[in-house]
Amino acid sequence: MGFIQLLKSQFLCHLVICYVFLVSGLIINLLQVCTLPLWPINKQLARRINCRLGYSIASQMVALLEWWSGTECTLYTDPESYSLYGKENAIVVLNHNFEIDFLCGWTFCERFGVLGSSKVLAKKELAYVPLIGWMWYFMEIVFCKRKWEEDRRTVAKSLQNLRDYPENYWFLLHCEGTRFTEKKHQISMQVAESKGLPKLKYHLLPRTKGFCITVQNLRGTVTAVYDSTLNFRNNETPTLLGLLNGKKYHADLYVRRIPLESIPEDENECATWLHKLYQEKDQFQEQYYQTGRFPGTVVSPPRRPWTLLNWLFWACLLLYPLASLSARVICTGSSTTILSTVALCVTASVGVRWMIGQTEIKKGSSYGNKDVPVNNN
Ligand SMILES: CCCCC/C=C\C/C=C\CCCCCCCC(=O)SCCNC(=O)CCNC(=O)[C@H](O)C(C)(C)COP(=O)(O)OP(=O)(O)OC[C@H]1O[C@@H](n2cnc3c(N)ncnc32)[C@H](O)[C@@H]1OP(=O)(O)O
Ligand SMILES: CCCCCCCCCCCCCCCCCC(=O)OC[C@@H](O)COP(=O)(O)O
Repeated sequence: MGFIQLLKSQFLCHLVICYVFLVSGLIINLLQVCTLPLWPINKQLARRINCRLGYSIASQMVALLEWWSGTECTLYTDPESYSLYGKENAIVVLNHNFEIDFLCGWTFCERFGVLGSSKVLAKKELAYVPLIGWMWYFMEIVFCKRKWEEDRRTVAKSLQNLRDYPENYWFLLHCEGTRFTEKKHQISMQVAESKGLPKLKYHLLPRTKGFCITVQNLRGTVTAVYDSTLNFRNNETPTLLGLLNGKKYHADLYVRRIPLESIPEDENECATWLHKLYQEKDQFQEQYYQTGRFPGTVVSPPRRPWTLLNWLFWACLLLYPLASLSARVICTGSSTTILSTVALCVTASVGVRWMIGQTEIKKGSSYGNKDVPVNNN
């Protein structure tokens, strides 16, 4: 292990990165709250400000992937579509197999200039994750309870709000609804069988309602679906803790641009269309496992300096007060002060560990894990 790699694995470095993330995140959340009075006066300005503020939090995590771990992100696509990325509103359909797939998504958003405005149909539980969940509230992220009786109304309403969004955005949909595990795969393939659908090898059966309602509500403002398939080289199983330890991964993403007009308006036809899309995605994954590459041309967009500059800005602002506070605590020699400081650090570390836990598949939800009564008629 080289010196730099050894340095990256040190707890003190992690403490510094997490401190900057936590304190800057809280400051940004506070600034977001301060924009509340602006919403009724100038909604579009409030949205633009929140895009910038959101960028300042999300880009720190992207910096962790791009600059700290040096993870490489390769894009396979056709050059004609490439010129449109970042210049139009799009719905992104992405497989959900990896703990950091959200972060790879963010990285591509960053490279095409839509990180601050990126959207997702996310499970409601994520709205309560400190900093990120709070930030998402102001970025008008669409939350669902994965209970269609409730979601059909609330999701449609949130989607309608996005129709006059002032910046180009990518709306991410993990149609599988949960992350891939062997058990969830087995169960979802029972459902596929009961519906007479072909089995998928690398994906769970997609849930079609969220996709259809999104297409229905965003038609006219979104121009394309980006069918995206992500995988990692050499069977890597990337984790957020791995990134924090400076581990470098190699992500490959295949993106196909599909004009929205080609997606059927009828709900049943739209659902059938999505099932067909997932059968094709499964074939792309098969090709990746056989050949180590996706179809299409490699046209990797380079990483940009902004994520690093944003992190350095916050580090410069926040590390000096931390250093002088630590010096004062040590100089006072008061055991109460030292013990309270240690207790604060431990609480913050536990908090961050809990947040990281939200990304771990082994701590994932039981959604899609329960045996479904199969109707064989
Ligand atoms: C280009 C690079 C990428 C760019 C990235 C861009 C932006 C980045 C932005 C942000 C990054 C941060 C990312 C954070 C990620 C967080 C993601 C999540 O939280 S995923 C979880 C939440 N999202 C979803 O669930 C979306 C998909 N789900 C749906 O669409 C659902 O339909 C629903 C709307 C949520 C409603 O769910 P519900 O369960 O109530 O209804 P369903 O219709 O799904 O269920 C009934 C239906 O399903 C059949 N069924 C039953 N069991 C199964 C099973 N195990 N598998 C499949 N299907 C099953 C059942 O028979 C019913 O079928 P039918 O309708 O035919 O009767
Ligand atoms: C600079 C960086 C500092 C890093 C240290 C702090 C890290 C804190 C990170 C908090 C990240 C919280 C964002 C969570 C996004 C997780 C997205 C995700 O993958 O959710 C899972 C759901 O889709 C499905 O859930 P399951 O049904 O599979 O269960």
